[in-house]
Amino acid sequence: MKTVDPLYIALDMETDREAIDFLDYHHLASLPVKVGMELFYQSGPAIISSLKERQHPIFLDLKLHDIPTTVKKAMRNLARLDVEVVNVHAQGGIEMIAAAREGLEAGCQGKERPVLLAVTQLTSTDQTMFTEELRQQGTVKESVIHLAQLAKEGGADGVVCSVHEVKAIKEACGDNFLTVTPGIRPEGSDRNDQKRAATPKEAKQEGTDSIVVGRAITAAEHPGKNYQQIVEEWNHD
Ligand SMILES: O=c1ccn([C@@H]2O[C@H](COP(=O)(O)O)[C@@H](O)[C@H]2O)c(=O)[nH]1
Repeated sequence: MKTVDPLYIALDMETDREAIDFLDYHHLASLPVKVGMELFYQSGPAIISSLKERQHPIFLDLKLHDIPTTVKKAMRNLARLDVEVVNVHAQGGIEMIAAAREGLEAGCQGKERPVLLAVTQLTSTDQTMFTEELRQQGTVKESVIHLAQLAKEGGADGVVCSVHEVKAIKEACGDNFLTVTPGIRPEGSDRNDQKRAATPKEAKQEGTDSIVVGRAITAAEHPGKNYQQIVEEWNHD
């Protein structure tokens, strides 16, 4: 059974220097981190090597979404980076998700295969945007559950979703199907562009496997202190 770390710090800096300086300056050594497009597109595999040298477990969040053949080949290359977690967009469909999994298996060359997640509906999407702008039928939640089922059928180990869909996904796909939830905001903090946000406490109550926290830590005056507070809230029963 695949597992994920309980908290990933989203290193949404635009340069590798900024990311490494941030971790060093705030004494966040060897904690699980998420590397997204903004950092990977600037630095590429070099940032992965630097973080691995520093013993950080890595979630490489590139959200692949293309035809199955392209995704398979891209995943084969990403598997060689030997990170813990990678992802695709579930909207690519079952065949694309299965191709991602095949690519990962082919690329990991005897090492443990990275966890494969599928992004359902971005946490920046709310019901109004879903219905009026994207002209989708039904509710965001129904769509998230449907995409989670497609992800499972395609061979993903879990999904990226909001805290508000976790229980329904676990019911539909089973307890072992992983849920990783961004859009985490401590009580009273700015939501920024996150629409389906939740507190660390709500994340715990809803039973998510992992939370992803960016700005509530990285843009804070005292990132180390905020990290500790979020961990305490998240661990509190
Ligand atoms: O639906 C999604 C998928 C990915 N993300 C990513 O998580 C972090 C959240 O950052 P915050 O600063 O805590 O808002 C960011 O890297 C996103 O790309 C997401 O927010 N929602």
